[in-house]
Amino acid sequence: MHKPRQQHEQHRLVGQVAAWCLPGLIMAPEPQSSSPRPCHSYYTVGYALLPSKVSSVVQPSLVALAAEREVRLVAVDVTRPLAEQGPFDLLVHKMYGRAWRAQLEEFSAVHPSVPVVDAPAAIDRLLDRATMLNAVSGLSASVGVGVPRQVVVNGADPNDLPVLGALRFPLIAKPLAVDGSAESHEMRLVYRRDGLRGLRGLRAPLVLQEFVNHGGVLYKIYVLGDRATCVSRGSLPDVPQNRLLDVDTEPSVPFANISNQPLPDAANGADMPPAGFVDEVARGLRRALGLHLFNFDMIRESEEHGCGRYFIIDINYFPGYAKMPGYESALTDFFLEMLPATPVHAQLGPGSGLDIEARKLDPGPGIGLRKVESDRAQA
Ligand SMILES: Nc1ncnc2c1ncn2[C@@H]1O[C@H](COP(=O)(O)OP(=O)(O)OP(=O)(O)O)[C@@H](O)[C@H]1O
Ligand SMILES: O=P(O)(O)O[C@H]1[C@H](OP(=O)(O)O)[C@@H](OP(=O)(O)O)[C@@H](O)[C@@H](O)[C@@H]1OP(=O)(O)O
Repeated sequence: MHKPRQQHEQHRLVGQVAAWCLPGLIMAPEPQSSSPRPCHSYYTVGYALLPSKVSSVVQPSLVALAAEREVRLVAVDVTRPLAEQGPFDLLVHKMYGRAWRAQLEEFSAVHPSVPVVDAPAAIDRLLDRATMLNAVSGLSASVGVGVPRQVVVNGADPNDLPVLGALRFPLIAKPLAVDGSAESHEMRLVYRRDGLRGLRGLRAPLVLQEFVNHGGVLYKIYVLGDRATCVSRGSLPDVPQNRLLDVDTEPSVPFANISNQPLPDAANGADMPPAGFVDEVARGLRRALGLHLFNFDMIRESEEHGCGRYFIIDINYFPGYAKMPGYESALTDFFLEMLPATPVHAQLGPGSGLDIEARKLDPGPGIGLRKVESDRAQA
């Protein structure tokens, strides 16, 4: 129902951004630079994002800062063939579905020198809660971080009980698939076995994951290439042992989208994880996943219930970077690091910036999707 309006808004944004470089058109939003640079020195970063992500991340402050540093951000029109748009010096994306993947493959075949961040196959691993945490297992021995025990179940009824194996209550039931839908964030905290009956309302298949008491504090680490920024957030409170035995209380309770809660007052003095540790985990995950743009949620087991181990419970592709302090300069730095030495249109000579046909002749070195995939394989 809302789609036509959203598409209209997206097209309007394309128009606004592109307008900066066209003489005689109103320039909006106004870049903050005191010395406007000539149009030909701009790099173009194409972004393919859902409208909600565009409005949260592609804010005027980001657009203006990037423009000051000669990077213009242009929305990809996903309803039109990608190969007919541009020219782009770099593409970033968070879109779901096969049609989009096919578009990217076709684009990279024609423009192998344009980096695409990130490779779809690498992103796919984060769209399944069973595979998303596999990368952590490779880290745990050296870095000292683990994942809670979990199993995948196809339905949630008492017949599934054998698959629970050695899992200990409380458990969190999470939909296996992460596809950007509201349902993929609907969860249930299950205190005891009879609570499993209440899971039929969730979208199967599910992951049943051990709940780890962690003092109600969650660390969200935003990764942008080689940079990692850790922030703390409120989380689910600890579950006391007597709650698990109290048959007069609900056997399970639903919750959703709680990872953006402010920190509870009691947790305000909570220690942040050491910066060196955060960097090491982020670097290890970035290599293991072959991704540049993601965040991960980490908790620290409460000492009264365990021995203070760190656990990673969730990894998200292209998160809401605007919630990270200083995201505008971090994102712009990242774009500049990923961009090739010369803008594509400058490689083709003056006046060729909008000439799509000419650009198809661009013989640049192969660092598109294949480069990102091969970085991943080497990592
Ligand atoms: N194993 C766990 N132990 C303790 N708390 C957990 C565990 N798993 C999840 N939580 C709590 O539930 C919240 C939501 O879980 P999770 O991050 O897996 O869901 P999500 O919908 O993918 O979140 P996001 O909105 O960050 O994408 C977490 O932020 C945390 O507060
Ligand atoms: O909504 P925001 O922009 O804040 O970003 C959230 C993002 O939503 P969107 O990509 O659909 O917009 C979520 O993605 P899906 O799992 O639903 O695909 C997931 O990555 C959250 O962890 C992000 O919140 P953050 O972790 O940064 O707090």
